[in-house]
Formats: sequence, structure tokens, C-alpha cells
Amino acid sequence: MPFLILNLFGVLDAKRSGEDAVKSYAMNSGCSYSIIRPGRLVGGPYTNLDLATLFQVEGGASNGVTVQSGDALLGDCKRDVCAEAVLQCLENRECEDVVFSMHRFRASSATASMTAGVSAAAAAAIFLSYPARMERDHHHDVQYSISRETIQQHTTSNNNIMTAWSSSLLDSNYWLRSNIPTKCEAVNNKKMDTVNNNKTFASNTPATVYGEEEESNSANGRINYYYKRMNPNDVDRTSLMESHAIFGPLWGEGLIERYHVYKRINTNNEHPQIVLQSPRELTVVDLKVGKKLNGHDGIIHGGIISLLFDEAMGWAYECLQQQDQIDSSGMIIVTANLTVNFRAPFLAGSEAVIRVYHNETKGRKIYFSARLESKDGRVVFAEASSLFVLARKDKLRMKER
Ligand SMILES: CCCCCCCCCCCC(=O)SCCNC(=O)CCNC(=O)[C@H](O)C(C)(C)COP(=O)(O)OP(=O)(O)OC[C@H]1O[C@@H](n2cnc3c(N)ncnc32)[C@H](O)[C@@H]1OP(=O)(O)O
Repeated sequence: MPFLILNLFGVLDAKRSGEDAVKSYAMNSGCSYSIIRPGRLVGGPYTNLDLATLFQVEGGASNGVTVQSGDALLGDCKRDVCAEAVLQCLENRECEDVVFSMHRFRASSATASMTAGVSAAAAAAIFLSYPARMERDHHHDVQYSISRETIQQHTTSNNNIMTAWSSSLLDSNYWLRSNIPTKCEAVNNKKMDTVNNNKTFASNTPATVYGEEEESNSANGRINYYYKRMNPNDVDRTSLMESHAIFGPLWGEGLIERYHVYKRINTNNEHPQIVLQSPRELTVVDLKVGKKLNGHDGIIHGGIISLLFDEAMGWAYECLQQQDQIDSSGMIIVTANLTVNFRAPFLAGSEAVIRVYHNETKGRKIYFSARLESKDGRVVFAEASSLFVLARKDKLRMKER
């Protein structure tokens, strides 16, 4: 429908200013946001004064949805599905600081025949309770549909849609690209799961990695810390997305599919000696690799792992610089040495975290160590140590020639 008609009474302007208010509040208060732009709401309970209410438009049996970044979709959206999406946004970090449209998935004839015979109520329950079958179309949007086979395969399963939902979002290159350069630095100081000192995290939700954590120390009591997402746009590096190895050519489906860097924030200023423990954890990278970065079949190439480490340590330097107020005017940090020990095959398609620690600073030499490990901390895939050197920019330029 043309914008002029849709916006006849300024409804869209009002919605837009509401969204802007939410974003600006989030940016100023350090919390994150999700904005869902559903299509016209159909299905009960009928709360709108519109034709869908007048004719009690049910919305059909299929509870599949199509989601797409931004504002590209038009169509209906079932109320219960919309409500589910709101809940998923509250629970999934992938939904932080994103804006997306959502409408009812119009099933192809094949899918329609598979969903035939399932009542609307059953379909709703199934949508909420079973993994969805995901399909991708050429517009990079993600489609969910429930097939009869899926229902039969999972009739006794307790799996919920959240897994399918979050992995679908992660699966969408388009989505991730829009997610990365967010202007809002989200601070997640929600208490998610209590995490112990052995770094055992609940396995399938990335969110738990970033929960506030309490650490015991017999001499000094507790310190609290949490992780805050770092934003590539905060650093003055032009064309980051186009020419940077990770966020440029190696970014996307099958390649590096997620590389979220979080800096550790210590909140207890009373015990700086704990904060300054050595080695001190500076950053955690939440990452996912695709299936097109292999050396041997199904195993991620060691060179790629080295790249992931090098980058993580570079970001750790940014944190160090901010925390320790290192004077780096006229200087640039470069990797002088990087050593990697590969401990276990890092399989294609895996999710993992890289933890980076600061070991020592000697003049302009900074030593880091890092670990690539599974999210539950049980498997260490690789360990690295590095020497970064602060080099004079002008001197570096001379060397280039
Ligand atoms: C939020 C967004 C964030 C975004 C964050 C993004 C992060 C991206 C991170 C990517 C980082 C990279 O890959 S950078 C790209 C790869 N690296 C490079 O291109 C660097 C190339 N190398 C160089 O330019 C040079 O060798 C330097 C700058 C490293 C050092 O030259 P220099 O400045 O003349 O200093 P020099 O006297 O030689 O060395 C200084 C001290 O370091 C020691 N040293 C130097 N190299 C080594 C070495 N390989 N192994 C051991 N020690 C060494 C020396 O012994 C000396 O110790 P002492 O005698 O003082 O005790």
C-alpha cells in the first residue's frame, strides 16, 4: 500500500517517533532494545477497531512467519505469534538492538499440504513447542514453517522454538550485517544464570556468557563484573566493514557468522587489587564459524583460528588502553608475535568463545594470552600467546616503503 495512504493520519510518523524515543532512551541509559514491526494483527484476542476484528480474521492454520531486517515486509501477522516474538526478543541476545518486520509466512502448496489437518490452536501450540523447519529464499529473509514430518518427529520432544528462532536469526547473513554496526552499546547487567569460577555456562544460550558474575575471593570478598558489547563503530577505522578481514570479505554465511566482542567491566572499585589480578581477563568474543573455512574436511583451518585470536587480542588492547589510559598518541598497535597451540579440532559450524587475558606490559611491549573454548568451558580448542608492540605510525609508514 502506498506510504501516503498508510500514513494518512500520521500513524507511521507516530510509530517512528515512538521507535526513535525507545532507541534514544536505550542509548542514553545503556540498555538494549528490540523493535518488532508486525504486519496487520490478525487472530484473537480481537482488540483493534479494524476490519480484521469486524470479520474475526483468524489468520489461518499456519503459524509460520517470515522475518526480515528493517522495513521490507508487508502482510498480516498473527497475534499469538507476535506475542511469542516479543518473548523471544526478551530472551535472545541476537535480538538486541535490532529492528525487524514480521509477517505471516504464506505457505507454498507443498507446505500447505503438510500443515493441512492441523487446527489453528494446534498449529499455535506446535509453533511454540517444536523446532521449525527453516528455509531461506533469495531475499535472505528467514522463513519458518512447520511440516507434518517435523510434528511427527518431535511429538515427544520438549524442544522449544527458541533454539530454532535464535539459530535462524544467526543463519541470516542479512540480519547479522544489520546487527553488527549498532550505534547502541548495550549493557547487559541482568542477572542471567549464576556462573561459577570454572566458567561452566549453560550450553545453548549465548546470553549466559554475559551474565553478571560473582567471584569469591577468600581475602577480599566478592567482586562483580559483567560484559559490555564493544562496537566497531566506536573506533575511528574507516571502511571497517568493507576491508577488514573479519567484518569484510570473511563475513557471512558459511564464513565467520558471528564475532561479538564484549569487554569485561569490573564493578567493585573497593578491591582494585582483584581487578588487577594477573592474568586479567579483558575481553570475551562470542563467535560462530561457518562451514566454508576448512583446512581438512569439516575442521576449521588453523590460519583462520589464528586470525580470530589476533583480532580478539587487538580488541583487548583497546580495552586496556581505555582502562589503563595508555598514551598512544602517534602510535599504532601491531602484532609482533603470535603463537598458537591447537588442542582439539574446531569443527566447522561451531560456536565458541575466545577469552583474552593481559599478562604483562613492558614499555611499549604488551603480552596477551587467549583461549578458544566451548561455551561451557569444557573443551579448549586452541590457546594463544602474543606480543603486541606499540609502533610509531611514521616509522611504520617508512617500513612500508
Ligand atoms: C574496537 C575496535 C578494535 C579493533 C581492533 C582491531 C585489531 C586488529 C589487530 C590486528 C593486528 C595485526 O595483525 S597487525 C599486522 C601484523 N603485524 C605487523 O605488520 C607488524 C610488522 N612488524 C613491525 O612493524 C615491527 O617489527 C614492529 C613494529 C613490531 C617492531 O619494530 P620497532 O618499532 O622498530 O621496534 P623493535 O625495536 O624492533 O622492537 C621493540 C621491542 O619488541 C621486541 N620485538 C619485536 N618483534 C619481536 C618478535 N617478533 N618477537 C619477540 N620480540 C620482538 C624487540 O626485541 C624490542 O624489545 P626491547 O629491546 O625493547 O626489549
